[in-house]
Amino acid sequence: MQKLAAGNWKMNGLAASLAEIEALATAHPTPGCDILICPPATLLSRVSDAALGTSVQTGAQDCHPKDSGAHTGDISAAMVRDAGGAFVIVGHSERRADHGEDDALVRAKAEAAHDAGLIAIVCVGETLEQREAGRTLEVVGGQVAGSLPDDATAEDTVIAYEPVWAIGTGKVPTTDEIALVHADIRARLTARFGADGEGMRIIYGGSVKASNAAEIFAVPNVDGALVGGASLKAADFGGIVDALGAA
Ligand SMILES: O=C(CO)COP(=O)(O)O
Repeated sequence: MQKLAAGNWKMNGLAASLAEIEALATAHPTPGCDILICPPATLLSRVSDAALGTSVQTGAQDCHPKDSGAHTGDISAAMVRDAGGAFVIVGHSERRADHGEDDALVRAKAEAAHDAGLIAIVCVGETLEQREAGRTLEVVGGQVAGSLPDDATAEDTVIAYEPVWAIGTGKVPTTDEIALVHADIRARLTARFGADGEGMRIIYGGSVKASNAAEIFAVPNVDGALVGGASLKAADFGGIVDALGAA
């Protein structure tokens, strides 16, 4: 399976950040591994232009479920595609928490992404409170069930498991804990989607850095990473890409 090293710049990045794309593309042409940068929407077009003809692909951090219309401040999947994006992240925990997005909305966004020809990266993950209550698999399983369209395929859908408590905290689950959740997601995907479920990439996110990447990528059913803070600088993200290429 083609691995995926995805960078989510979140609300970071100005025109000066374009230099990071050039540095990433020249230093890390890694076959067997897709490299993705999801900049803020303001930069998507320029980042896509800078990445054209390189090993770096681009995507957005969110999209609206509708194609167009009176939705001030939102962008549609068609607009993402038009700006050069090939992927869109949907259901990130920061959007679920800050914008009250539920599984049904996330699923509608994933459907819109597919309709526009984009690959949807559907994010799931438990809070610390849910983990401590022993509810991790139930919560994540429920999000997987509710957030994925019925016709999702291995080609058009990626699952990102991002424990909320590991995001931006420097805290990472043990490799056994990651293995357990990824295996459970895999079992659910295979039960629902058959061969497509076996082929869907499941990537891990939450405080991934060059220094812990190799250990995480050695975990079964970890097919890449969704990286926040460590994706902002090509020097840091390049180390993660290299670790994935070597895994
Ligand atoms: O939320 C994340 C990526 O979407 C993870 O963020 P960090 O890598 O900064 O923990």
